Amino acid sequence: MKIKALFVAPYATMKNLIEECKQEQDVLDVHIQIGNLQEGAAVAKEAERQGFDVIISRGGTAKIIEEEVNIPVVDVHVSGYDMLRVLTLANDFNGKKAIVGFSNITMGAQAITDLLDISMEVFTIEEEQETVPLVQQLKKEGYELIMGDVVTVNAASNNGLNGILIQSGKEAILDSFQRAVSVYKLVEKKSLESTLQREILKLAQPDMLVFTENGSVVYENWAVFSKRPLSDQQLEDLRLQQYTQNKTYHRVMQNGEEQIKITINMRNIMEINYLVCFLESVTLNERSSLEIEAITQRPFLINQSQAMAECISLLLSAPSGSPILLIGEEGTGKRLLAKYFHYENGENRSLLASISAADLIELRIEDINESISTVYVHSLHLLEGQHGDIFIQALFQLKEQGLTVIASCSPSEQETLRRLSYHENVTRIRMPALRDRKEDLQELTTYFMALYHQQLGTSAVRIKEDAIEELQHYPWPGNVAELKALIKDAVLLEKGYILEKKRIQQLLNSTNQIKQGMNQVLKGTLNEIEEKIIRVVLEEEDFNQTRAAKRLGITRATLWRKLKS
Ligand SMILES: Nc1ncnc2c1ncn2[C@@H]1O[C@H](COP(=O)(O)OP(=O)(O)OP(=O)(O)O)[C@@H](O)[C@H]1O
Repeated sequence: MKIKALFVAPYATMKNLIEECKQEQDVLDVHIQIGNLQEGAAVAKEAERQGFDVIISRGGTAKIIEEEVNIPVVDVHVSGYDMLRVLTLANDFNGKKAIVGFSNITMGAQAITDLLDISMEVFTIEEEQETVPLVQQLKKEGYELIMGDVVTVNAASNNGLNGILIQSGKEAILDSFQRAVSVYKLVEKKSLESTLQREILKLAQPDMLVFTENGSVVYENWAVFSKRPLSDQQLEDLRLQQYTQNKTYHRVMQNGEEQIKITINMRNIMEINYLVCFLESVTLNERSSLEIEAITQRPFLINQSQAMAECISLLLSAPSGSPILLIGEEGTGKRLLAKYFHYENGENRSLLASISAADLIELRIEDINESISTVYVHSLHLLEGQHGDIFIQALFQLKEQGLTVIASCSPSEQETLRRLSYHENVTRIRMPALRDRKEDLQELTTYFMALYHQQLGTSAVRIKEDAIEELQHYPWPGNVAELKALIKDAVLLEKGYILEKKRIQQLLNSTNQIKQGMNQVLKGTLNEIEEKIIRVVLEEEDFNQTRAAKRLGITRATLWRKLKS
């Protein structure tokens, strides 16, 4: 099939020559229309609508067309032959003569007049509007003959001067045909490539989104997701993070109940930075407690006390080849320390996965994909005794995969912990209880007050000295987690700016009452206590077994078994 080309001739006499050249080739199906500047552009736009492949035109007209259409435009060059022809014509004319035009005409003209020692001035214009004033000026200076493009020649004749149009010869037109063919082939190749890429994308069905650094979405494709699963705010949060080219970043965002993993690459294309994001739902096996998160900022960890500072320095110098075991009472900050380590370990581009020990032994290794670099294992106390060996094996298997493995447990834990405690390839770090590092208490308290002031808009911003003393005297069996919860309750109740001793006493008293209530719950055999706890959690979770199992750190099957027995 021939390439459909429209030749927009800026002057009528060009038509015959184009017709002649047309016969000398058989690749292009050339149509011809006459039209100068805007008129030519209108003709070209219509041709684009009709499905023409390429436009050929000359000088200013070609330039305007190029701005108006989205198909290739070829400019007919003014050749040396064209110049020689017009200069030969003008040579016998005795009056003052000048060549006026854009640089595409005047550059060659100057070279020829210099070489052949022809006395003729050459004037270059940059804008079409400069033509008329220049021609009028030249008239005043006594010029009689002006050579140039259609616009120049029209301006000359309107001002009573002679004008000679620099016409394109056969060789220039044939050359433009050749260029039209090559430019069309190139464009065809490129468009084939992009069609292919689009088709491959359709086949691969990625859920993806591309947006520029300033936030405008330039491409999105949804296959598994029915529509964009991120809110404008989430997109903005993604945009505001720091990215470096050629590095892959993993982030996690929440879409209702669903967790979405986002893999981000920054690409610089034609000086613009694009963020290419692939999205994946990570609602894994419903029963698994695996949760993933990105730690993009260093977690705030208070470590005034020597005991806590030692813990951190031990952790940061832990040999990289072995799993880490954080031993500490509940709420001492084991999970927070794991996040801190993940971040400090330079892994802020990848994800941290948390999983209960019971689920770890059932985990398929594919669920730990390349975006995860740290695995935090908790709830060792819920691991059934006979699974101890498999658990330790699973822990080392993760380590062999090159992951950072951090397990956490309380000092009172049984068999598995005992075995891990003596394992020679495990780095053990003992987290101090809050009652053993009271130096941190004041700072923790003010930090939590500031946190809730910011998060919940609570008004208390200072705590009285004697109120702090009250806190110092309490033994904190629930450690930092308990302190955090107490401060939250206190600032929610307090309408003034200061937390007084009275408020703290009131809350500590009610904590003691709850404990007495708990003692009631704890009466009976182990099975009876377990049953009471399961009932309470089930009620709190509206009898949703999946959520209850997750909270209890057991599988749904185990929960079901326990309810039946
Ligand atoms: N040193 C600390 N500085 C600031 N916040 C802390 C610190 N330690 C703990 N916290 C906060 O206290 C809460 C409890 O900490 P975390 O969940 O890390 O404890 P944990 O030992 O993992 O608890 P559990 O054993 O019950 O799972 C969290 O909200 C955590 O951010």
